[in-house]
Amino acid sequence: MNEKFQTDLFNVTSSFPYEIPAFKEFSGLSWTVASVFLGIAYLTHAHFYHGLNKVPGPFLASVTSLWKWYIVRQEQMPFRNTELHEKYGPVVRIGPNHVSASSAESIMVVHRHGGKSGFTKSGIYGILQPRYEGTDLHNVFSTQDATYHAALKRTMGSLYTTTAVSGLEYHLDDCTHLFMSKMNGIIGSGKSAPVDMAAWLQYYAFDSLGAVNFSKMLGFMDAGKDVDGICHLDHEQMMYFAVWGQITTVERTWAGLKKLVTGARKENPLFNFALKLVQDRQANPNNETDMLNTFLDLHKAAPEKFTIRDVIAAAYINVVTAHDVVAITLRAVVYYLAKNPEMQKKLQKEITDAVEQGQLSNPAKYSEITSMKYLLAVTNEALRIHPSTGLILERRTPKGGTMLHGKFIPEGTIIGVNCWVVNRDKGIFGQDADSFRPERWIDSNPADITKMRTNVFTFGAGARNCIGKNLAMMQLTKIIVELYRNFDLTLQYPDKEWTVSGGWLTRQSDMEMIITSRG
Ligand code: HEM
Repeated sequence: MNEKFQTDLFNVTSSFPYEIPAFKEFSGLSWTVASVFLGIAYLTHAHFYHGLNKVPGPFLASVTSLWKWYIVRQEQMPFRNTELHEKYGPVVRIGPNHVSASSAESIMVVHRHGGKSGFTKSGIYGILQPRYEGTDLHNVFSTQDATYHAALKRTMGSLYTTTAVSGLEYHLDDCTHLFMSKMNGIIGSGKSAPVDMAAWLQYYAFDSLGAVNFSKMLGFMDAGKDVDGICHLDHEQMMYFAVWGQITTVERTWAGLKKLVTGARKENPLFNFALKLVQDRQANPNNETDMLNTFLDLHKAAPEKFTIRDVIAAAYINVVTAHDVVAITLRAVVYYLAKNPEMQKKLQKEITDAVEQGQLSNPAKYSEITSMKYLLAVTNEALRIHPSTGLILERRTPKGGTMLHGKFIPEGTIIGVNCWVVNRDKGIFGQDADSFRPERWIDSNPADITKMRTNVFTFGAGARNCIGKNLAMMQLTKIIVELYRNFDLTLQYPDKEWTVSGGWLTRQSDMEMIITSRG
């Protein structure tokens, strides 16, 4: 090393940062010119020379992740993402290294066969990973490690089959019973009353997940309110996940700095909530039939294969991934049936006919309702038109990259399909894909129905699809039958549109309703 330079270098600490000799000559103007030059060089490289330069999309998105950070912060991503695909086609660049893909081919390449070809979940999922006893608590939902995920799914998969979840059905009957009596309580001695249905469906979803997982309703319906502000805290956490997940490097740096300065670790209220339920059970074991006991049984049978950390993680993820999405789907059902009263009547007729023919117990058994065509069509259509996630389900392209719609997507690109966009694809769901029309699931020709079933993306697809789908379908359809057997539901302000939040979750609000007893 040159002696003069060496001396200058060692002198740096005493005069840092303003008097580094090599930089002393730089005037303010020179710094400005250098910065502008570097800025232009970066923008040119990001937009024109990056491996994604052939993928169309907004200019700003191609040069900075702040574009999508801003859109998600405005809770507008599902809608903006749809417009972008209408403008640019099935593959759109939504970040310097991010691609939104939307088509049957995209589902197949990235998600259905993606696991086998080496696509893995991206870093965004790490934000939802809580810390437990000093380390990240990996779990089936958020892990980016395909081998660990496959092993977990082999161990846990049998707990989520239709047969396995049918053993939990009686918990749902208890919850439905409580929900109905609360609705009757709200109606009181009259025939009808206004009800905050958006909130009540969330209480039902939360309590029913508490019941199937922990044999314990969590007190939401009982109190008729958000117990300990959990729903609110969870909403904040999911928005944090959605917004800061758009700039994961900044999030990681910020969380790291915060920990360094304050010593505080990332708080996760829903995790603390689930952890306490698991610890209570460990302290007071019981023989209830619920998911937690089946997780504990798995642990007892093979403690190394399914550790106590896996038990805690599974219980946490069952609540965190599920309560909101169930509530969102139920809200979609009641909103669209209120907007389309003739469809509500059609569903009620199917229920009444089944009752008259002695085919429906009270409360209805799941085995009795799986053949109710219109009920299933309404549920599938609500799941299609209002999927509960509004961002792309992010995956990282494998070594060697991939071809999609004739475009090369380099390795390491973050790519995924957004349920909200693909579920409205006219090529898959027909020209009226933007309308709520349950009949499409019954009267379309069989080939089209198969195409719709294969590509409706609400539960994801492939190795990382929703493990809780069977439980979710039982939860949804059982309460829908009882709701419409007992009540008519109308919108208090029929001309008013609801508000949909477009973050990771597509939560709805502003849906004041009138509930009327049919008795
Ligand atoms: C309407 C109801 C539901 C919807 C729409 C839904 C949707 C989804 C979606 C889209 C994914 C994939 C996420 C991704 O790729 O990032 C997923 C995964 C998952 N869901 Fe659900 N879900 C529902 C209900 C449930 C229920 C009731 C449970 C369990 C109690 C559950 C547990 C899980 C788990 C554990 C995963 C991760 C699976 C894996 O990666 O192997 N979900 N869900």
